Amino acid sequence: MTRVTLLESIRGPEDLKRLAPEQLPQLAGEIRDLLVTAVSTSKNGGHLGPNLGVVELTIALHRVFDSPRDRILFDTGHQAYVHKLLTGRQDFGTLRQAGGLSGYPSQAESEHDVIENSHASTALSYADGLAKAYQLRGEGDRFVVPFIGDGALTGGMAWEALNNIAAGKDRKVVIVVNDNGRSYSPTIGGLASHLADLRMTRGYEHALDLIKRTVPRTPVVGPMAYEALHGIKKGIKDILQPQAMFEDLGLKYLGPIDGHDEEAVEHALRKAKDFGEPVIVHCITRKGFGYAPAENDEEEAFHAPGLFDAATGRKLAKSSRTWTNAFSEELVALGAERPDVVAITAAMLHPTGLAAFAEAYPERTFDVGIAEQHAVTSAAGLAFGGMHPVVAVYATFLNRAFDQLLMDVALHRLPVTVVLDRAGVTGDDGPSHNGMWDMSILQVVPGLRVAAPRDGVRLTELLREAVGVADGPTALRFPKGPVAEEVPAIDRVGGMDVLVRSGERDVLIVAAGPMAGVAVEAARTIDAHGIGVTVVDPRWVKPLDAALPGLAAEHRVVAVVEDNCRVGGVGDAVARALRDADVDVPVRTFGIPDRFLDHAKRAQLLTDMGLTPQGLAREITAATARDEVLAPTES
Ligand SMILES: Cc1ncc(C[n+]2csc(CCOP(=O)(O)OP(=O)(O)O)c2C)c(N)n1
Ligand SMILES: CC(=O)[C@@H](O)[C@H](O)COP(=O)(O)O
Ligand SMILES: [Mg+2]
Repeated sequence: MTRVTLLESIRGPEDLKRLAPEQLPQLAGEIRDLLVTAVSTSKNGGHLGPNLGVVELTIALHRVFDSPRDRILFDTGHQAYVHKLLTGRQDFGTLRQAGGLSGYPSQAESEHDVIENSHASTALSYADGLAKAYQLRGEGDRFVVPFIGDGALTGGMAWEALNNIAAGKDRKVVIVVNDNGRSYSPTIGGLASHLADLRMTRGYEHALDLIKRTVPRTPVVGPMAYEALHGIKKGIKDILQPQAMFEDLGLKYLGPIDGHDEEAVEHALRKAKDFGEPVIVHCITRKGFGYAPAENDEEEAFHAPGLFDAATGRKLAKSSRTWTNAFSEELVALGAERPDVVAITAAMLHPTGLAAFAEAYPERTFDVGIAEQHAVTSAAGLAFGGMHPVVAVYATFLNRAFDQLLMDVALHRLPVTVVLDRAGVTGDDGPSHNGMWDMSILQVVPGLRVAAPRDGVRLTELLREAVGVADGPTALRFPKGPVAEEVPAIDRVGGMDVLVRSGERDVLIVAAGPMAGVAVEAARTIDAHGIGVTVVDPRWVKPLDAALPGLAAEHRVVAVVEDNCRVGGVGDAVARALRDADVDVPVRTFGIPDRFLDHAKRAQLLTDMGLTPQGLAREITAATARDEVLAPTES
């Protein structure tokens, strides 16, 4: 009869509440073992460091509050694995697999989950709104508990929300700050150093405890000695008392609390509940706590380690050169030639490939925290000052800085280059991480030029061209994963590379970025069916090349293939260009449907959407054979 572990005995928070305090360390150990095993063996990645760091915190949260009546809101949500384990979801063997557990909160999985968006710095705004709703609905006794990391606190939205939460004195908001001093790398900026000061006052808490233990409650010593000792206590309080930034905001502040001392956290959370008004509980944790390889990983504390050997912590190196590697190398080379080139990251120096540039040019590299809006407008400031900033972000996070790109950069025709990594389908991280909207939203930015390299060679070329543009902004986008093998051109028409030209001019395939390789392969099958096909890579998808309408006019139908939302993307831009040129050739777009994509592998999602050589060939061949214009694929 196999022994049921403590964790297995927990089907929900009620079971957790029944555990005796002395059982909690064992539970924490079982949770950590499961996390290390699950993530180390997950072929779909996963977040280990963040979750190892919040084991005691999450246990205390679910013992003090009554989820789902009280709402626990995870900011970013990558640190919600322990929450899932304690709310009836322990099958972590399916983590981030299609149809399996999401790597983020998911309302479809549990009534205990709320925020599904993996974009940071949102939880406090949700909390402000939710608390107002509870108050209006006469449910003001429900607690709203946003759980936010120190990194997410560097995002501007968090401060907009704090400003509002502080105004709602009679709303039950308990803000849990999980301060591990890191985003991926150590958190930067004034706030980070303030939090570090508060962390330092942990000594203050211990000093106070020491005094409490030594200074008797009743003055059994003479009044003079008693006053003297309390004078010392007051002195320490004044010297070490945390500079009350949060209290100046009008928020009560509790902390800093040792976030790995479950009893202390429970005590603080219960105290916070008693306040009955907005309060911050500042917990100090260590990212990766309890697993030495993660604790000692200076770079990222095993934030998203990928596959690794659990016994040794040795990460299994990524086999192939990625798009990010190609970008990183070329930017360093550019940095040597162009002293005006500077790089900006929003707390993702390594993931966006800027670490090498930072190593070579530390004074020309800026980590602004998880603050994409600030990143783009500070880039505008740098450009006003004569520099050429390269802002490297994941494509999905650029959504947050759209107005800054439109009004702070493009309106002033500033030479800023935005490099969008993880553009297109990313897959494992779920719906809010796919970079599937950039080639749609960027269409409406006047004067912005957008490049989509099809392989590493074109990435190098196009990055140089983009950084060479001095009279306006540029954007360059590429996907997650191994960089595409070179797809050679056989000709050039205008600024477009012709990749295939076979038979009659039946179908013109305009393939954006890595879809060019897909189209070249599909063309072989299409050609084999006796259908004439031309494949072009526009290289710059905005503005489209002036020669495109003329080339299209030579064909019966145009098929546009893009790893972007079909709505408002390159396909729509091509159709508009043909209409404007009075070229009456139908355009069919093959791209991502207008819906959110559940988590699954990138390759699987592309297959499901027909964005593979087989899928594309099948659609085009079938439609053309029926002598119909091509029907769009809706899946
Ligand atoms: C708007 C946005 N930018 C970047 C990211 C990428 N990202 C995911 S987690 C993370 C670090 C979060 O740090 P913190 O809030 O301190 O949480 P921790 O991982 O330390 O628990 C970042 C930058 C994101 N999710 N959202
Ligand atoms: C939670 C978050 O936003 C990041 O940690 C993201 O999961 C990283 O994605 P990659 O693994 O593609 O770098
Ligand atoms: Mg952190």
